[in-house]
Amino acid sequence: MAKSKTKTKRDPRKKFKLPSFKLSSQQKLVLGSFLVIFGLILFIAFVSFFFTGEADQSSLSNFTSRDIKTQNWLSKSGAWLSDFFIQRGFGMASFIFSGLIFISGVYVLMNLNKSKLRKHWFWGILIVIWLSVFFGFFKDENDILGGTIGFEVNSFLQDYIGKIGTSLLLLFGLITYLAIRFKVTFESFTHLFKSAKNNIKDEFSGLDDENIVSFDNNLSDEAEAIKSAFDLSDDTNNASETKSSKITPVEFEVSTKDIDEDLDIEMEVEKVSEELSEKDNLANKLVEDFGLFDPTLELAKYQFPPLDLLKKYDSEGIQINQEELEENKNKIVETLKNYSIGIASIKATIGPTVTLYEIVPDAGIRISKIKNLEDDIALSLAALGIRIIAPIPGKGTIGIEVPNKNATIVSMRSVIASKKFQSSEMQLPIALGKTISNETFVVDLAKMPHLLMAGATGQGKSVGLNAVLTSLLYKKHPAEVKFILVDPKKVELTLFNKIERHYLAKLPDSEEAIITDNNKVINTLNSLCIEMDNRYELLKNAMCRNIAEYNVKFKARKLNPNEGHQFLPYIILVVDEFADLIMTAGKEVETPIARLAQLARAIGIHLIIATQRPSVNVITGIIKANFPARIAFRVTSKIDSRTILDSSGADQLIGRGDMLFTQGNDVIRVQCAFVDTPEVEKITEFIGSQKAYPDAYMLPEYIGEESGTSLDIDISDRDKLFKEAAVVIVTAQQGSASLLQRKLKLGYNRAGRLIDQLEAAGIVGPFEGSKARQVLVSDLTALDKLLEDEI
Ligand SMILES: Nc1ncnc2c1ncn2[C@@H]1O[C@H](COP(=O)(O)OP(=O)(O)OP(=O)(O)O)[C@@H](O)[C@H]1O
Repeated sequence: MAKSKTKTKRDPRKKFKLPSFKLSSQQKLVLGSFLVIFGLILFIAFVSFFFTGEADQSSLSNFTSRDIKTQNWLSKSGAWLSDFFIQRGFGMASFIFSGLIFISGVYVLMNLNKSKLRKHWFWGILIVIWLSVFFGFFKDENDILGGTIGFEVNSFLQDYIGKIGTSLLLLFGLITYLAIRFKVTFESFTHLFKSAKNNIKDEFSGLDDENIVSFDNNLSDEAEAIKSAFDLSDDTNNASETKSSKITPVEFEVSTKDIDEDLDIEMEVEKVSEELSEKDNLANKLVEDFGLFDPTLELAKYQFPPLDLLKKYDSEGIQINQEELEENKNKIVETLKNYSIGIASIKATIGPTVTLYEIVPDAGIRISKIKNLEDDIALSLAALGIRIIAPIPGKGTIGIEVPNKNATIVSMRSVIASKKFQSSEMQLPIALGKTISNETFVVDLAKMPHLLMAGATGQGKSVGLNAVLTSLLYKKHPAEVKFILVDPKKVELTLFNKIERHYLAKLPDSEEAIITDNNKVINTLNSLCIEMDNRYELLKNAMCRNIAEYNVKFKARKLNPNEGHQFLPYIILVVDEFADLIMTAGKEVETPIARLAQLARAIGIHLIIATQRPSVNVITGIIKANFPARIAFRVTSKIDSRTILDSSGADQLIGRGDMLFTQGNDVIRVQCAFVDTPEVEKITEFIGSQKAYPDAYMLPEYIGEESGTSLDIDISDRDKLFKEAAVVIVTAQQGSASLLQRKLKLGYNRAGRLIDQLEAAGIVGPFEGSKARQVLVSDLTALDKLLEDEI
């Protein structure tokens, strides 16, 4: 966590620092191999001791003399070491020491977890002591099994608690060890005993038939599995273990009884031929032959924009101004003191634009009292944009956010380059900026699932939108995401024109991919509704719950493209000035937006709408209800803040990308990442200069209301191609404008008009949303008759 903490008061007690024993890699290699070799030496010396120990006894007293020879395989040192460890030490148990030293070497060499090693040593030493005492118990004189220590401890114990006491103490030691180390319980003992009894019973049940014997073996395998499952539960849960061990024997008895009964009946087992469902098989074969479907293959050489296209700022990185911090702290403490509010502690967290002072008031102070002092604190600090969060959710402190005198720019580059963004596995990750604790703030648009952005003019909305779009361009391939950009201001998003054939989606008849005309917005929104219905149909047929599942299935070649299935990219609709749209088109826009917002989340259509005017007639209840994720830039009044966030706070922001983000409950203050127009231009140029799809992503055609559902079309006003169009439609028995466009080579508008005229003439039925219109005339003869009757 990139948190920079500064204590305003220094702790007078200087902490004593332990010298650190960090070894370099070379030192580790030396120490590790020393320990491994030493462990081996001990082991060899100990083994040799059993053969040569007696012979070497006499030579040990003259250990230093070179003339005296020893027989130990490791000569004098081997004889001495084994005498020291085995004879005078712990006896046989000393082998454990050689093992412990050996594995210590391995741990050092491989840099393994040291706490595990400590555990090995702890238990190892205990076992050494126990074994030594245990062996010593059976010997009346000092013997190499228990060593001197085993013998001495034994005689000490036996003097005080006698032989019986010592043996019971040894048993207690063993039980304690098993209970703690292997989590053995009393029930597992009894259970083990019972299942052993059952196994013996099975063995004596005398099964002759070979087949049945193997059948029974399978069963005992099964029983073994059940047994081990119970053993496992013994380890973890004491409560459940009592239950399970009680049930087990009953289950075993029932199953063996069943088999006993079945033994007399001859059973012929018919071999069942395995049947694979054809679809599965085919899909697997397809994947085997062609691999998983790769949607990015068409633009396989596509290069994601490099980080260098984004600007680096000199003033990046938080600079701590100790004086400013001290000054602000003193002012806060003084102001609160003036209102007789004492402070127990205060802590500062410095963010890019604001510093958060977290205070813990003295016991008994009312929180509302501090909250009411917002204006007084602002006055004493002579600063705008002071926000009091009382209490900070989940922390039990009160936060006072004070703007820094010199705000630091959060560059788009720094957030895009952050590990958090780069390694994010989100479906639609967006790096919005940095939080007050200077952490990169990344959110998933797919989870939001729609985003509402509001703020007064000039506070950073357009930059925010660009940050969202840039994030997605850096992370998503053109095959995976498509944007529909609505820009009534006509200037903000024009730069994205360059990536039309990579990333944009548009209506079939429109020339410009970026929509600036409000009438076209209505058509686009309705077309998006049709796309939504179509996608739901596809998902239903594929039996998938959401787009992610659907795409996984499609990639695994389990969906047939001939049945209309295709890889579905996410579609993101961005509206830059929503207020303008609502003012001019009202309900016509609000209805499809609300419909999309309610239903589109599962099928990968997400909306981002931004507005300058966060009044209730723009952000209506129905829109608010469907946009739980909201961003508020600075607004001018508390009411506006409430309209956006359902709470005040946005009116106390300081502008220039300072924003509040909420996704339902918590409100998080974030400094929006700054991406300038030249940077966006460079990115779009970089993408635009690469190989693209032949056209933008085509949305389904939508015939608008204005193209007339009124049926009083004058016969004399009919298009010259009316008759040909009627013939095409009746022959194909399909009432769609796109069919006319293709067959008669018409523009979209003319084809739309012709369809209206055909409807008026009773040849096709009314508009039915995503479906083609019904053709009401069955054949050409009927059509001729109908047209003759008209004249
Ligand atoms: N995140 C940011 N960091 C630093 N400065 C910013 C940031 N966002 C915006 N600004 C500054 O504020 C100015 C206005 O931002 P922007 O154009 O995004 O405002 P806006 O809300 O879209 O305004 P309008 O609604 O009038 O289009 C920018 O030119 C820039 O100087």
